[in-house]
Amino acid sequence: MPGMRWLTAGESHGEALVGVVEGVPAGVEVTTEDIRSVLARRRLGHGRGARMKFEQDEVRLLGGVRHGRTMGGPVAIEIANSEWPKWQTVMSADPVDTRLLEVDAGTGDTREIARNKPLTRPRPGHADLVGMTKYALEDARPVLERASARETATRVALGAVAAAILEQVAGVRLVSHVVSVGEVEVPDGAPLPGPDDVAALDGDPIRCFHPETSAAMVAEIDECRRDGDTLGGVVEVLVYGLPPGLGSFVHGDRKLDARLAGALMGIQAIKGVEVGDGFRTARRRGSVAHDEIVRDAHGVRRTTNRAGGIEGGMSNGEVLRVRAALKPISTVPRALRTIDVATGEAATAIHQRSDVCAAAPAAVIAEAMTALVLADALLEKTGGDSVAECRRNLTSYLESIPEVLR
Ligand SMILES: Cc1cc2nc3c(=O)[nH]c(=O)nc-3n(C[C@H](O)[C@H](O)[C@H](O)COP(=O)(O)O)c2cc1C
Ligand SMILES: C=C(O[C@@H]1CC(C(=O)O)=C[C@@H](OP(=O)(O)O)[C@H]1O)C(=O)O
Repeated sequence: MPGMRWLTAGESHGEALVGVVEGVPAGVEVTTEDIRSVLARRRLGHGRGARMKFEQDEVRLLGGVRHGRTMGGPVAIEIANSEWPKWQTVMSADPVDTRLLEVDAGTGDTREIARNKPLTRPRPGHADLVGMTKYALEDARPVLERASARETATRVALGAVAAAILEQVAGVRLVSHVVSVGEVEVPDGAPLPGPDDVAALDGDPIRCFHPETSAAMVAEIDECRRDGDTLGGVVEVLVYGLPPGLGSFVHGDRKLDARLAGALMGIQAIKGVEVGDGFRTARRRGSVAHDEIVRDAHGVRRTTNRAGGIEGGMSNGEVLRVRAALKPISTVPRALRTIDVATGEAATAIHQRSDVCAAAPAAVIAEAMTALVLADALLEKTGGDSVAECRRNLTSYLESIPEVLR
């Protein structure tokens, strides 16, 4: 079986989320602590809602790893939802006595009534209305529980396994950052961050390498929050050390850019993906749109990297550069117009605890999705049931490239 595949399950307020990644070679070093640290990065970001203040993302490696190394079988990861005790009756998998939902017998607390009330005023921009239509539901709860970006915690955990494969087989490293929030953008021509610069992001509230822009982004989010509004942004993922020839030109669904676009578009609220200079390239003439090929003391290289490291659906050995555009959060405090589907009357959309801007976590999620796609493509190229075998195959491929092409 070539490559890898992955799946997630679980709801935003269920007991836990579960992710499985299959096709992982034996011998990949990965620990619970590695996964914990990427999840901690995903929780950060100025503009996150109240949940991220207490969410612990408690991780358990349930299968596929022994003594810190993968064994060749599927890797299964569980992430517990910290609030589960509060949601236990509302989200119980088994039928419950609904009278229990009316009043908390111990405390007399009635909060569970609110939580269990059918949500009938769908939010424009969220999955609520069309999800209720499609799945024949009178309540938006089952829709939002799975549509929620809470699920991306699992993808980030699986992405940590993929990043370990990339680094341990091929020395590939990834960097993700926020390049705009609303209209506040990192200036054109700002140097691209490298993998060793990531430490500089520690403590940055936005995951932006440009301190002045980061401060302006924070101010923009604060102003937006005061206005009862929400914001989107653009995130970028850079990949260093990718060998040439991952992906293929032979068929649309084998193209690396197509696979990345699909994976990034699959993240909640992502509405655009750009590879390299993307949309800007469409405005240029060919003579200044492509990357000329030269051979010098460093070997064969491109003089520029407008293509963002992919030509003909294959990695070309340059730095891979992809961007994803995140729409503003659709739970807008200054509630938008909708209808109450219980009555058909005009109403304002449900408002509940929510993020104001999710650009910083979106960068971490985009990095994880990029890692999953690239690890899949790397394993396709290098085959191998163990890290050592993949490395041997990669070395043999790279050594077989004629001198004149290197
Ligand atoms: C990290 C992250 C956090 C998000 N947080 C929220 C949120 O708090 N409230 C909300 O309404 N949407 C949030 N979203 C976006 C919704 O999940 C998304 O808009 C919804 O599932 C509909 O899917 P679509 O936007 O892809 O069409 C978030 C998205 C991401 C990536
Ligand atoms: C829980 C996460 O993000 C959530 C994504 C989300 C949505 O609608 O997508 C809605 C909010 O959920 P809640 O109503 O429970 O606060 C966010 O907090 C997370 O990223 O871990």
